[in-house]
Amino acid sequence: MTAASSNLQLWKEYRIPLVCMAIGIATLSIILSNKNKDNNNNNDSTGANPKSQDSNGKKAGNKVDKVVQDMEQDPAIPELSEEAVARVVDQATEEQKPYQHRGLKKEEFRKLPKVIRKKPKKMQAQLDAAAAAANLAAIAATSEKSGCCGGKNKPAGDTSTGCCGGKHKPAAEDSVAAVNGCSSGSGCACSSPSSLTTPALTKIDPLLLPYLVDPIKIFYSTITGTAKLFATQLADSAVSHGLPEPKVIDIVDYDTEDFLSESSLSIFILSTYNVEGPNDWFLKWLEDTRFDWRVEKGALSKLKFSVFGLGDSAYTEEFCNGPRSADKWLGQMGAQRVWPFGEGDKNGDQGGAFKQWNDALLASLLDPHQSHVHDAYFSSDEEDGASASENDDDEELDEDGEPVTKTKEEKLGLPTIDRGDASEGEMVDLEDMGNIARKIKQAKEDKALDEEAFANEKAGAKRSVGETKDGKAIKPREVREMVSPLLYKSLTKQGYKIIGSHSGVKICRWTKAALRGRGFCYKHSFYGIQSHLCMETTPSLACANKCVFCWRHHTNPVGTEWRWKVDDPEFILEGALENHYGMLKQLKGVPGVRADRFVEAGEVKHCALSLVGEPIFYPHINEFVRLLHKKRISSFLVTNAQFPDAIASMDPVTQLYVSVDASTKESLKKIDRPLFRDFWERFLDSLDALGKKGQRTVYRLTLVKDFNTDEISNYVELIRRGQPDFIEIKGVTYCGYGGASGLTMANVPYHTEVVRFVELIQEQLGAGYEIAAEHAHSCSILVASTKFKKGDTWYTHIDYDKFFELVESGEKFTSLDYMAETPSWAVFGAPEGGFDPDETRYFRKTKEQRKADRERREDEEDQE
Ligand SMILES: Cc1cc2nc3c(=O)[nH]c(=O)nc-3n(C[C@H](O)[C@H](O)[C@H](O)COP(=O)(O)O)c2cc1C
Ligand code: SF4
Repeated sequence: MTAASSNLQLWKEYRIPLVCMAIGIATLSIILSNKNKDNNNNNDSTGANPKSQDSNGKKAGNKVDKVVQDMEQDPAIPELSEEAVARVVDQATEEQKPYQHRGLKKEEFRKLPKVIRKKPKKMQAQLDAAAAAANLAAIAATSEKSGCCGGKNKPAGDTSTGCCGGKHKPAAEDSVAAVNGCSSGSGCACSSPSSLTTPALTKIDPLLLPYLVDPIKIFYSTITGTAKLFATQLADSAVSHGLPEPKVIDIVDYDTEDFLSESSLSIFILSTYNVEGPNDWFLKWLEDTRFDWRVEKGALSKLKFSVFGLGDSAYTEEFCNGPRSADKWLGQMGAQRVWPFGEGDKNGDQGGAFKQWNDALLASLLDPHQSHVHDAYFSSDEEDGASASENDDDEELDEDGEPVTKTKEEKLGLPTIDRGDASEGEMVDLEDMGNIARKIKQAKEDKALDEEAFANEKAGAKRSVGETKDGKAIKPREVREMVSPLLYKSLTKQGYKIIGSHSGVKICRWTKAALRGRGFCYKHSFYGIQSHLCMETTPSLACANKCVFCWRHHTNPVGTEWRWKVDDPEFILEGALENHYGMLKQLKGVPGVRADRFVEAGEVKHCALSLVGEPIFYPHINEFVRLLHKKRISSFLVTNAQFPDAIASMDPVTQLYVSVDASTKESLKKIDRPLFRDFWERFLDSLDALGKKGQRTVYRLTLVKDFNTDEISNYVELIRRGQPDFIEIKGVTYCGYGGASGLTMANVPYHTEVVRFVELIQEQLGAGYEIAAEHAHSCSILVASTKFKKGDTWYTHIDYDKFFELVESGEKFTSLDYMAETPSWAVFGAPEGGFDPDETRYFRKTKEQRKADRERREDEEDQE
């Protein structure tokens, strides 16, 4: 054990309030200074610090005496000058604001756990004392390292330990002298007061403060010893990361009631037993307390925790069930999860899984950019006991299955007013009224200009651009930012993170589901994408359509040409990744998040350019996609088929989509409500452009019952025209439309209706296309060109590494060059319905479905 850690250990054992500590240190200063005087006749120090004399010994308790005695007897503790001691005492007693005192910036201070922030007085005393102790240790360590002579003069000429024997070094040797522990040119480091600047007072890493005050506790439960071994390994690695030594405790030795007042970070390493075992008492207590109505909600809110379960997957359903319940109940009682639940399988690499979890946990604790506890995910129990984040069945989902924020009007089934940038259904502040008026005026001007541009285009060279029909000059427009403050407010309220002036990123529901092991989106079944590795973003929040099923409530800006400021592609990508990772970090404490998935999610592998708006609208879309590929992030770009030239000039993307929302001019107008007057021509040209691309192309059909489900033969014609590799067909998702769109639940087709529609399309298409895969969970079906079928095996998945190789080669390539085999569970008709059997199926029901189920049950009961 080093001198530093032995001192720290002493401190931990004898920590006492500030007053005692100050007195104790004062006592120590006098004893040590006397000792210095005895030992060093040449000592030129100038007497004891009055502050330390003040408190000399009178109030020192037994514990302090014991510390002093121990320190005197410990040969590892160096002798300290009075000034060093005085400085420690000064530091410990100085009056400062809490956060300044701890060497923290205000924002860092705010990130500290509440226990530190809430009790500044008590904590300050303890922290000051901790700082003093750490200083002693630091000074000891520095002295030891520098080979100093401990206040005794060396015989002249003895430089073996690097000490100068009290004599000044020659100037030329100053730098060497300093390195060797001698003050530069001023004599021996230990005998000169000025030399005390060398062992500067240690600033304790603020992240370690909570653990200095309240060391980590590691609870384990074991029969055959593995959990205990892991607990010790964790304790050792915590120490090696500079944390104070955690307490390792057998769970059977701990009084469970004490958890109610426990405030330390408690790590649980628990083994699973389906027989009587060491966990029983703890789990029973947790369960009883959790469901005891007399126990207040949030009873464990002081506790910070993380659980690692040991089990054996041979026990199938019962694999790690005890530890998992512990994790759930702790969270439900308000304890703050600092790192997701981890598990190690005896049947697999249990040690490896533990090491990974252990390292990630420590890295997270020591990450200065993270608050250890995420207030947003304190498990606030709902009435039924599930935490808020666990109880989200009521959410309505967007087209990607993402929860949708409904406006007040929509919730009440009232029509909404399209106020442009203003968030619909919201009360408008009087102050904002001026903005809205300006916005309306601006929109009118923009519309006039759009019409003008269209007229110009039609008129060809007859009129010059910048001139009206009457030959008047058009006032040049000021270049504006796409996202106005009002729009920003609206989008951020819906969970978007806005990057720069026209891009956005959001975490989709499937990413959250994947982190919790509850399945992936349809792209996993069809193309092998794991949702927790996927980032959903758009470099253009603006679009040229106002689709009826657009779940963004038409708050996004619209336009037929780019007329906003343009942000740099590097800036957008870095911003998107940073915000994506930031949002992921917020999910760390969500109940059920799997540690392995959480770690994997730290590296985005896929990018869905489909969030909102029209990504291909962004003038530097090609550069953006190239940047993605350089980072080996695949690109799935969805366009709404209004910019055929942009499609034609698009560099290879991993998969290029066109939304085919309708198959006739009339219904496209009704559904997409396009801004372009020549929208139909643009749409057809887009399909033609798509047909000429070499890489994977997809039509995305969204079926809206009574709007576009009857147009089978027209769809077939469009498919023949663009010859896409794949056709994704899904039923529209109910998003509480109402208002402008007039859509209701009656417009949402059932899965069977979608299947029937697809079968009809396939029949009419004849040879060349077949139904390949499905994801029944999200009512999605994939029709694929038979080019992707070899014998009876489908190859709709993607070999991503191969794709990047092809892009890097710069050679021409086609969609057939990077295909991969579709797993059997994803193939259409498989009993799994496209749900990965390794995931846990979680049935999410809308209120309507639940009501329908209830009514059906009641009917059945009536019939009985
Ligand atoms: C009698 C017995 C019962 C077990 N029951 C389960 C179980 O229900 N679920 C499970 O996942 N693992 C079960 N296991 C596996 C243990 O949890 C696993 O081997 C663990 O690594 C043991 O940890 P330990 O060495 O700390 O006791 C059982 C093991 C034994 C010996
Ligand atoms: S593709 Fe990506 S963004 Fe879209 S639903 Fe799947 S995981 Fe979410």
